[in-house]
This record gives sequence, structure tokens and C-alpha cells, in this order.
Amino acid sequence: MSASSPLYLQSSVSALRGVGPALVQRLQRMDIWRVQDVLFHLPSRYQDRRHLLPIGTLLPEQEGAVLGEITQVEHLRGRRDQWLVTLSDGTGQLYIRLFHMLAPMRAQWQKGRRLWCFGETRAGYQGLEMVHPEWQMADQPQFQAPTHLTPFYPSTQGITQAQWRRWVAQALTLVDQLPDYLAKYLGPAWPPLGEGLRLLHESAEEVPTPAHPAWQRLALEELLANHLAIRSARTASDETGAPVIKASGTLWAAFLKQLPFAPTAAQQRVIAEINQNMAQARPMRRLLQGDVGSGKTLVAAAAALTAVEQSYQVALMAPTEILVEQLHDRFVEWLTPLGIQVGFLVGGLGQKARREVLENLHNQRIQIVVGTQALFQDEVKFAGLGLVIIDEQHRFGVDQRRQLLEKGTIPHLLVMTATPIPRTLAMTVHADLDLSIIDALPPGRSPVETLVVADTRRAELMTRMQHRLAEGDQIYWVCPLIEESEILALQAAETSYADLQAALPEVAIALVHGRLPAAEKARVMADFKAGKTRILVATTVIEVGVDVPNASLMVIEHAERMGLAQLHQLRGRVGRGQRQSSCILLYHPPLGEKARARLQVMRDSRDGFVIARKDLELRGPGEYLGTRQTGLLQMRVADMMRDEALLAELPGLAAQLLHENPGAVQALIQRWLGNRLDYSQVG
Ligand SMILES: Nc1ncnc2c1ncn2[C@@H]1O[C@H](COP(=O)(O)OP(=O)(O)OP(=O)(O)O)[C@@H](O)[C@H]1O
Repeated sequence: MSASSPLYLQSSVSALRGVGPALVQRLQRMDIWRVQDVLFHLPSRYQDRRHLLPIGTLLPEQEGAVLGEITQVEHLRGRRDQWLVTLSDGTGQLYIRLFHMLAPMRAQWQKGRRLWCFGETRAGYQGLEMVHPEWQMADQPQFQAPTHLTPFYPSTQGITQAQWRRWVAQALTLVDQLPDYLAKYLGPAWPPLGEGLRLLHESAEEVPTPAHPAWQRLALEELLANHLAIRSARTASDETGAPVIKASGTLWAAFLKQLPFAPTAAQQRVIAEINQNMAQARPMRRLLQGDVGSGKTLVAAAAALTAVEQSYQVALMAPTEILVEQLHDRFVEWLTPLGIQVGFLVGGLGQKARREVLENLHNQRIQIVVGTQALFQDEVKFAGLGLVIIDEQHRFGVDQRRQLLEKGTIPHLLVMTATPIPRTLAMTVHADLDLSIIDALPPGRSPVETLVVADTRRAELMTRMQHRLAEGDQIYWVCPLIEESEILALQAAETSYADLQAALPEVAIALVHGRLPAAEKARVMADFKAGKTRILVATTVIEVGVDVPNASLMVIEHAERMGLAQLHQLRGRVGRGQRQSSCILLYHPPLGEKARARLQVMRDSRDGFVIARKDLELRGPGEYLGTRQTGLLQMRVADMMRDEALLAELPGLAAQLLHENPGAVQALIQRWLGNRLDYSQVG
């Protein structure tokens, strides 16, 4: 395209001066297609070249700008030609070393000319020097000393920073034409979008601060774009109808009669939210958040009863066979007295048992099936699947979730998680799900005492354990899951197991780990639950959901290696009964400062939300939420922790936009997330 053709925000990047076909391709690979995309390609850092440094004050390895007169140009011939140019500003002199100098440059770099340079100094043979600095002739009319911070853009091979800056400068001439979709909703206190972009691309301030209103304006828009992208996955699934399930509550009433405790107010509220949701043709997509031990299983049972009463089937999925087993036991115990058939489906099931389950699901003799991923397989056919409950969503891929959803007409979906992320954050990250929170624990829980102990004090620990055992309590001994190697983790667990056996020879101790066959695992867990074994040595397979109220002591080895959320989950395994429970976090000294701070958080807090917040601060939301890979929530301007106050604005803004200007929704997503994302992958 010729340089004179008018430039529009929606023009291809090829309309920019200096962008030929090869560069178009490179830019497209960076997901930059249009002039507008260049505006949203934001600097990753800045340099301050505005102030000139007196040459005499320069130190080695200092980055900065200088201006002086060329006093000498020396051509050093040798195996490799070099030029050594002397620059002087009256305060001292600096050498500029060049390894190549093309003819046009040679014509300019003449004694007596004034030269502006920016680069890093180094101690050379003759004195301080700069090697191939950036430069401009300062005695020419077109010379411009920088008046702004110099931005540096994320780049790719074959595109220089100077090119980015030239393209951005062209794009910035159009910035005021950029549609500001939010202005209408934000009110006059918010600066326009264009101001924010200008601030980031050509700031005359120190370094643009996140607190600056213009920055905040951009951050808000970016967060909103992410929120809308996630939400759009949901809108797509809204189109088809779900079964309208209105239960009379007879089954639930019968169930409550035989339950040894009453649901808490928090459980009741959440159950009501779920029932209301299932009574509509719009499929439920609900996230149930509840801290460890808050009683999510009861809520799942309530939802299941609603569906079963109206002759719909329920699929309940958990990530590990141990958990499936446990959930199954619990459901059988609770629901078979009501005449409900609860099935069990895991990968390791024998042929015959498996065939039977499949048949009974197909002819609806089984009303509730509890299983692992095995529930996704094609052969699993339901007669009328009305509700899918997924325990611990972070372990399930979105694809699997979709596969399962395809098994019913459009079943209602309830996702349970014990990952307590702050509400505003949850509303952003899980914008495709409605949120129910169980915000209170069942009564009668005594807080778990937490101790941080060096693993050199094992002898004391053994004594403590013996006391506990003598009182009839049971103990978890947890070995860290070493992510890179299951085998190493297993070895560690086996060593601890042998050590414990040697130290406490009269005690029944068992070992459970991921590699044990399912049946074996189930047996070990059943023995522990029944109190036949007193100490359970485990890799972190017990992390989520195991419920053995008689276990009152947990020892976690190498606690310093584990994430806070994980430690919190683990610790939630004790303190479920009436006894005073303890959790001992063993670490291997010496303990780094950060690790110490993390363990201290565990010692000082029992509240999952507080711990989650600290974890987020220490690790960043991407790491914490496992979203780093998806490209989602990799913000350019915003930071979910720092800008948390903005998150509260999102649902309202999103609702208004979706209602009044759906076109803007797509435009915003495109603007901030481009084609980076396959939205269907988000969930
Ligand atoms: N309302 C209640 N009153 C008393 N005990 C309750 C109540 N609700 C649940 N419980 C008991 O509390 C314990 C924990 O419940 P549950 O296993 O459902 O927790 P959870 O929310 O699934 O936690 P986790 O994330 O740790 O698995 C169980 O022993 C359960 O029977």
C-alpha cells in the first residue's frame, strides 16, 4: 500500500509506513493484524533518555544519554576494521567504538559535528567507551532530544525497537478515533481510553504508575475484556434448554430425618440457590465454593435428591479413585435407605461389574453414579442425565467437562471447589459460572493447632505421636508429591514408612500412594477409616476430600516445598472430629526467608480465604489458578491483585454492555485478547 493512502484503525498493518510483506507476516505471527493492534501492543519497559549525563560523571556500566562534539575519528585497520570516535562535552571524553560504519554514516560522523548518543558505558583500553550506541546528529534541524520515556516493546526476531516506535507513532495519530465503549457507563471521573494509551506509549512521567487514572482506565477495560471472554463461553451454552427440575422436597425431608445433624444456615442457603437454578430451563452452571470441611458433600447430596425425585439421573465426578470411593460410600450410606441406587464407575473396574453398571445406567436402574474420568467414555449412556456434579474442578480439563455435558440433553452443572479465591476474583475467573459460597463451617470444630518444626527434631515428634496414639487417635503422615517424579515421591514415602515402622514397631502403619492398584488403595483407606491402621503414610493423594474424623494429628514432611493452598487442603483433613487436632509442618533446615513467611501464614491463619490471598500475593494469580498456560488472564496492564478494586465493577459493566451493545463485547475481546484465545478452552 502506498504511503499516502489514508490510515485507519482497521487498516491492515501493511498500511503503516515501513511495513512490507515480510514484516506483515512477522507481525501476524505476533497476532498483530491491524493498525489498532499496534496501539494495544504495549511497552514492557521504559528507558529514561531525556536527561543528558555530563561525560565526566560517567561510570563504567552506566546506561545513559550524552551529547558532545566529535573531536577525533580514528579508523583502526586490522583483521577486522574498527572505528574509534572521541566525543567530548567539556566535562570529559568518551570513546565510541564501532565495528562497522557504512558510507552514509561515515559522511556524517566527522570531526566537529555534534552527536547525541545513548548506550551503556564500559571500561575500555583507553578509557570509558560505548559500543554501537543509538545516535542522532545533534546539530541538524531534525534532531529531537527525547521528551518522553523511551518505550521497549515485546518483539520478535527481525523487528527492531526503532521500528516498533515508528509504527506506534503512526498508530497513535489515530488514537482519538478509537471507539470508547465504556465512556457512557463510566462517568466523567474516568479519563478517556486514548489518554491511557498515550500515557503508556509515550509517557512524559517518570514511569507511568498503575495508580494513574489513565492506567486504571486501561486496566479496567482489560479486565472487562477477559471477563467478557470467559462469560461468552457461557452464553453459547445458554442456547439450548435444560430440564426444568422442580422437586417437592419429599425426598429431601426424608433424608434430613435420618441425618445425624442439621444442615447449617450456609448450607441451606446454597442448597436453595441450586434448587432455584435447576427449576429453570436455562442450564445451571454453578460453582460451589466452600473451605475445607465446610460440608460440600451434603450440598451435592441435596442437589442430587432434587434431580432424582424428578426421575433424572445424576453423575458425580471426583478426580481420584480414593475420592470416588469415599463419595460413593457416603452416598450409599445416606441415600440407599431412601431406596436410591448409587453406582460406581472407575477405570479399574472388572469387566463384569463394569458391564452391569453401564447397563443399569442405560435402563435407569442406577439413579446416581459416582466415578472418575471413566464417566466420560463413549459407552457410558444415560437414560436421562439431569445433573452433573464435579468435585474439584481444577483437576478436570474443560474438554472432559464438555464431553460429559454432551451426555445429557443439557444437564445442569454444579462444580465444587475448596479453593477459596476471593469473591471478586472468582467472579472474573469463573465469569461463566454463578457462584455459591458456603461461608461458615459446621459447628463444633476446634481449630487445628499448627506447628512449624525442623525435621531434625524427629525424636520429640515420635514422643508426641506416641501420646496421641495412646489416646486412641489416628495420624496422617504426608510425604510431598514431587511433581516431576512420581517415583521419587514414592521412594520418599517408602523411606518414611520404613522409618516409622522402625520407630514405632508396635503400631499398625499403612502406606498409600498413587501407584497402588485401586482395590488395594480402597482397602488401605477402609482399614484406616475403620481404625484398624493407626498411622497412614501417604503421598498427597489424601489432599482432597478424605474424611476420617478420628484422625487428629497430621505431620507434613517438607512442608516448605508445598503451596499454601495445598497445605491448607491437607490440614483440613484433621480437626474434623471433637478432639483437639494438630498439624505439624516439618521443614528441612535451613529455611529461606520466603519459605519461612509462607509457613508462618499457615501457622497464623486457619481461614482459607486469608491463606488464598497470601498465596496469590506470593505466587501471582496465574500460577495460583492454573491459568498461566491458557493465555487467559495474562494481563498487559492490569494486575488482578493490585487492581482488585476494579473487579467489582465488572459484572455490572458486562451486563450493561451485553444488553445494550453486544457488538462492543466482541470488539473489546478482540481488542485485548485478539486471536490468542480459543474461548471454548476457558473454564
Ligand atoms: N451441617 C453439618 N453439621 C455437622 N457436621 C457436618 C455438617 N455438614 C457436614 N458435616 C460433616 O463435616 C465433615 C466435612 O464435610 P465434607 O466432607 O462434605 O466437607 P467438604 O466441604 O467436602 O470439604 P473438603 O473440601 O475438605 O472435602 C463431614 O464429616 C460431614 O459429615
